[in-house]
Amino acid sequence: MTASKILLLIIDGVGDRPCECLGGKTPLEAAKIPNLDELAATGICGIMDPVAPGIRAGSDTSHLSILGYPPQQYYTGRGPLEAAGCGIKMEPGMVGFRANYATLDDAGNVIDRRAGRIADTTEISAAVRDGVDLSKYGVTIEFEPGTGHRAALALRGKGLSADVSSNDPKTTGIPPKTIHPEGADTDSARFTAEVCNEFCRQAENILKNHPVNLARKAAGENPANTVLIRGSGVMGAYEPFEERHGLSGSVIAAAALIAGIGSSVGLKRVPVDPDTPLNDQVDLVLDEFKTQDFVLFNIKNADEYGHDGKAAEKKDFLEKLDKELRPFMEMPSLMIAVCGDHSTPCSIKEHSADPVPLIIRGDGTRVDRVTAYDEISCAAGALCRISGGDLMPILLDLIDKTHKYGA
Ligand SMILES: O=C(O)[C@H](O)COP(=O)(O)O
Ligand SMILES: [Mg+2]
Repeated sequence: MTASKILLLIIDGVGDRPCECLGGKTPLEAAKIPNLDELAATGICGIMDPVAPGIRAGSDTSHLSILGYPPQQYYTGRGPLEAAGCGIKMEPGMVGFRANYATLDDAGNVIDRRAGRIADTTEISAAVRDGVDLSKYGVTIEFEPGTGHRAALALRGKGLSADVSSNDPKTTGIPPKTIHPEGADTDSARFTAEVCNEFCRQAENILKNHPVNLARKAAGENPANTVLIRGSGVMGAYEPFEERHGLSGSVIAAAALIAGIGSSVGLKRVPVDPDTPLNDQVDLVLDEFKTQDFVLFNIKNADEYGHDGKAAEKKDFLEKLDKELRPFMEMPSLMIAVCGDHSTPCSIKEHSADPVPLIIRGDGTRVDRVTAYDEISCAAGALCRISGGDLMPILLDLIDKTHKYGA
């Protein structure tokens, strides 16, 4: 029998490097993950460079690559994808940005790029959206909260350009940067940079004494008193997933960026948020398979623990996730691919180019000798080392959806 449906389970940031606090093991190596190990033992394993060897992929470029849209050809910036994921309709001419709520100290230095991983920014996002006035530039904004400290900004108006830099210093202890033209020093880039700087200035004023932030300070939490924006871009043009691969599909992802990528390539978006229990998310995936051929299921938490340098928590989360995977393993006709979109080693708190471990398991796949799901075990698997762009063709072949090359 051949499987007819594909589950692409992306454990965001799953790959890691040896962690001191785990006795030199990676979180995956240290974790007790019997279900993932069983998938490895009954499937074919390998390692994958999400984009290419040595490339530190972002979640945006890696997901595009894995879904079969080479980022070198399709990527127009993170902003429009994040905006789409936050529910903003990116029309032609609009420029989108990923935004972070962050914390400034009294001297104006960024002390926390994630404002204490603030959980709910609905109220302060409404205050920014309603309070910022860019009418003197003929520009209006859309500004929507994402999950946690994340939000998205989109500018609408004449003469805007995506050729602008970011104010995110990407580190702490220094002030936000001034946004300037980047890529092309045109009138529209200069104009857009000025608009962006004004947006950030006004947003900061609105946030400074906002009751939500006063309450956070009183509770000893980092206030969300500034907005950092990055990833400027206009929405790209994506051939619909179903036309490209011949599969109907859905995306289930609590991270707005991933939901935005999925919906931008034409996958049906099933809303979930970080508080949706994992077993409910699994049920939603199973429901989708009643009508869809393909589900992209992204689980974000491991990546956040990587960014925060919390190796023990990353390991614990992997164990928690593992417990929920049984229903997929028992579903007939399902081709399961498990991988990460990139590695987020706890030791560097950032993405690295280390390849991610990959399992493909379903009826008819070859079975290699790997019996554990981790970075090193999978490297000995029969899939060897592939690129993200190879994954969809391999999966389509395994469910008999490819055509012979040649006569
Ligand atoms: O979690 C995310 O959205 C990104 O992968 C990391 O972004 P941050 O460093 O701005 O939190
Ligand atoms: Mg990621």
